[in-house]
Amino acid sequence: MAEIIDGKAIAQLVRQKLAEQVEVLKTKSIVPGLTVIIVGDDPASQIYVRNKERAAQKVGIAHQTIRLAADVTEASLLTIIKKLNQDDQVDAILVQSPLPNHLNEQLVQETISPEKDVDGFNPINIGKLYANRHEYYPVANTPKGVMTLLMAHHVPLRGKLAVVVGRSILVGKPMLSLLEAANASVALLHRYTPDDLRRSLLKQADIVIVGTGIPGLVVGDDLKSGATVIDVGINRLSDGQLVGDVDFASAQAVAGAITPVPGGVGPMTIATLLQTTVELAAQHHQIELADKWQII
Ligand SMILES: Nc1nc2c(c(=O)[nH]1)N[C@@H](CN(C=O)c1ccc(C(=O)N[C@@H](CCC(=O)O)C(=O)O)cc1)CN2
Repeated sequence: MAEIIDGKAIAQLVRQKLAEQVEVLKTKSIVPGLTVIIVGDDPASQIYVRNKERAAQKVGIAHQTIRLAADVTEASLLTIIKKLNQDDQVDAILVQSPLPNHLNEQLVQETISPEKDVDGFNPINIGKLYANRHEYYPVANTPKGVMTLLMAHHVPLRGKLAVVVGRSILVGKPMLSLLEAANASVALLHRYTPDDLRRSLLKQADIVIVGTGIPGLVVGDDLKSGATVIDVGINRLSDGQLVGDVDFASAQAVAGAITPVPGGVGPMTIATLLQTTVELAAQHHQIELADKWQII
């Protein structure tokens, strides 16, 4: 039976460490500042944004949420972002995704200053990650949080085969770069990967990371015995149940370690957002934080 990778517990450790780092910054009169913009009233996004507010408050980050109507114009949104780019109290800017269809998400992402781009979605930061640049820059928080989970569980990566299912900018693409930078061999699968190739790669994978939004896409029979399985999916079923992209019961019987949903990657996304906010604040004030990348 697989060991459970407890994202809630590891997120708690990350937040404790951050609270200490924020205390140190405050002795230098630096208070990390995070601004979250939410457009419209998507119920799940409202919950995530409220959870971000609470979590930021607990570790001592100065937090503000800007709530905009669903029909806000693109020009107004971009003007707000440009003002925040100029505001010295704001170290980190996040625009909650998804946005209403009339707003160009790519334009929004590239308008956020790369130095305040706490999501790591600005093309400059994506490029730095892809190029594996040896300098500090923000990286998407879900895959960055997955790396913390893997490190916390001492999962070996060098020379191992990692299979990432899903190629989103939020998860799959940055995950590929982070795993490759950690010297894993990485295969990125998507909807056009032929079934037999998908099965063959999954069966050989030492690490499997799934983020597709398709409940139960990966089952125990797909996996190599002892594999580490990270489920990034969050799917609400019609009966209200929250499940991932991996069929937990069958996968748990084969895997060596596995994240649950809920309580796996989700809590790490928010803890890592706070981590990146603190890192950006330190970067803006040219202060070296201890344990910058390897926070645990
Ligand atoms: N600009 C961004 N937008 C979105 C991101 C992001 O990283 N940046 N990620 C997701 C939503 N998200 C944070 O924004 C997020 C999703 C889920 C969780 C979480 O803790 N999930 C819990 C379950 C919660 C529930 O009951 O619904 C879990 O998995 O245990 C945190 C953050 C999309 N948008």
